[in-house]
Amino acid sequence: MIVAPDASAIRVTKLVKSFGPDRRIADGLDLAVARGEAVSIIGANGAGKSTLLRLLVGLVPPDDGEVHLLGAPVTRLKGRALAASRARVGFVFQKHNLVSRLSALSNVLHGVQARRAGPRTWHQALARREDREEAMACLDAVGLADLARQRVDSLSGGQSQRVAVARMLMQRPELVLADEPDASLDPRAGAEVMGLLARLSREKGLTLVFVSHHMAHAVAFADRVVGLAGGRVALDERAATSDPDRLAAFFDEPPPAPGDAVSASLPLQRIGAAS
Ligand SMILES: Nc1ncnc2c1ncn2[C@@H]1O[C@H](COP(=O)(O)OP(=O)(O)OP(=O)(O)O)[C@@H](O)[C@H]1O
Repeated sequence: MIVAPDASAIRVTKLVKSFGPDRRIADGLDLAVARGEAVSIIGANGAGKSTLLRLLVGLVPPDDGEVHLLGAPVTRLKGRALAASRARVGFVFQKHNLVSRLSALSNVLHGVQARRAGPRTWHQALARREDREEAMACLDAVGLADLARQRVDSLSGGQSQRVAVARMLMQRPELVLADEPDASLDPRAGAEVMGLLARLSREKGLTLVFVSHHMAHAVAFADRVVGLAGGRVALDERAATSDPDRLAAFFDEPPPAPGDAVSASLPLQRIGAAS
């Protein structure tokens, strides 16, 4: 998929990353994500999905290649410039990383730190009124306004993950990276959280890139499904024409050799590795 530079939220070019000689995670990986697009990333365990998310925001340096994030050349940024670029990105992880003894509201107020540093600005009693109101609106957006003052250690897993989504919204990100936000939840709560993330991202015009092992989620909550194998994008298809059962077969497919052409005989629409 070719995306004009000004239209891309993410542009990864010939990315290379190894953890030691036997562990090549990215091997000339190219990927472009348009602004406002929702993309699911699938792949076998250890394929490098989480590492790709970390490479995107400069938490892991590549060995070679380039990453542009919202127009900024992440791989060439350092210090404050890198932090400023990262501040435009909201994260949701499998583990919600909330402060358990604090209320849902205080946890959401933490999100303001991504764009405005200051001592204890996040504490609900000390926070600015407009921040408290915004945090309440974020909690309302995830359906938890009624539980704002409840300690998060008294909430269910699904409710806690929704607080984490509200905290991410409080950052006012332009791009959302979610690493298996549905993994530690029961099927219903997992689907609810994914649905919420997808709906809110769409409503707010955010770009969403999420990793999931649930093929039904990868299809239902994305515009596009991208599969990683062999350190490259080995599958790239519209979610509307994807099928979860067919996608599951992707994990059993051997990684494509560089230069592989699209083959009609394959059960999945693989894309050529050397493009
Ligand atoms: N900092 C690191 N140092 C060394 N090896 C690492 C590091 N981070 C990740 N790896 C290795 O890189 C490989 C890819 O890991 P990664 O977590 O990105 O895969 P994944 O596709 O997200 O896997 P899963 O689906 O199991 O979460 C794994 O073999 C992992 O052990």
